[in-house]
Amino acid sequence: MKQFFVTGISTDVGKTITSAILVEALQADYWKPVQTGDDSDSETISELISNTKTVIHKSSYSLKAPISPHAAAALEGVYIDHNKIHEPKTENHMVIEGAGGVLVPLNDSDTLLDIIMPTYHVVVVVKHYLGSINHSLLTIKWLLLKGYDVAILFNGEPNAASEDIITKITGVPVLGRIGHEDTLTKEVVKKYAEQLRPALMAW
Ligand SMILES: Nc1ncnc2c1ncn2[C@@H]1O[C@H](COP(=O)(O)OP(=O)(O)OP(=O)(O)O)[C@@H](O)[C@H]1O
Ligand SMILES: C[C@H](N)[C@H](N)CCCCCC(=O)O
Ligand SMILES: [Mg+2]
Repeated sequence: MKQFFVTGISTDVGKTITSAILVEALQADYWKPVQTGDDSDSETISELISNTKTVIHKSSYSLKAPISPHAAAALEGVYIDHNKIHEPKTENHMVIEGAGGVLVPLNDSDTLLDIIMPTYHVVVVVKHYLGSINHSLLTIKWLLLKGYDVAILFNGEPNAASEDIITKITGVPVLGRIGHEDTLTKEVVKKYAEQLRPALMAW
């Protein structure tokens, strides 16, 4: 049983669609420890997967405001205690989706990084935009410095200039890529799940 932590170089880069593909590829469980905003990633996952083995676990913290968890929690008078965020038990593989990027704050001192266990396989979703090379190198180099086992998943329109330099400078393996899709459906998720399964099983 392996755990895959899906983070990204920022918010809105494709962590949820990537998580759905990993869940489908591995018939894994899914867990979003900290959810902010109404558009629930867990609901999106349930709409995009087809396998019947997956268990979608309840978030440890679900906050209304679509902003940083530390701020969303403060608005509700909640304190996010990372010591109270415990990975659910399962016999299946587990896909865990972060919130935003790795240094998004949970409170005044802890960030998402504090819930990434050393044994997790960390997938960094990289989507191209002007500024994404810097965000990618900051994210990946920080994770490597902290000793994590990291792989990149490129998402969206290809951009060779960015992708080549990010992989060259970081030396981190590329798990695969997800192209821009007009609509994200169960069938699209299944297509990428088939493509990515061998690399995930070998990791
Ligand atoms: N390859 C793709 N093709 C088309 N649309 C995409 C693709 N990847 C992501 N999107 C769309 O971009 C938006 C952001 O994607 P997603 O919700 O997966 O980001 P996220 O990183 O999970 O964000 P958050 O930090 O809120 O969890 C969504 O509307 C999603 O449908
Ligand atoms: C609301 C959004 N969809 C995510 N759930 C939270 C993103 C927090 C980003 C914080 C930041 O880096 O500025
Ligand atoms: Mg998401």
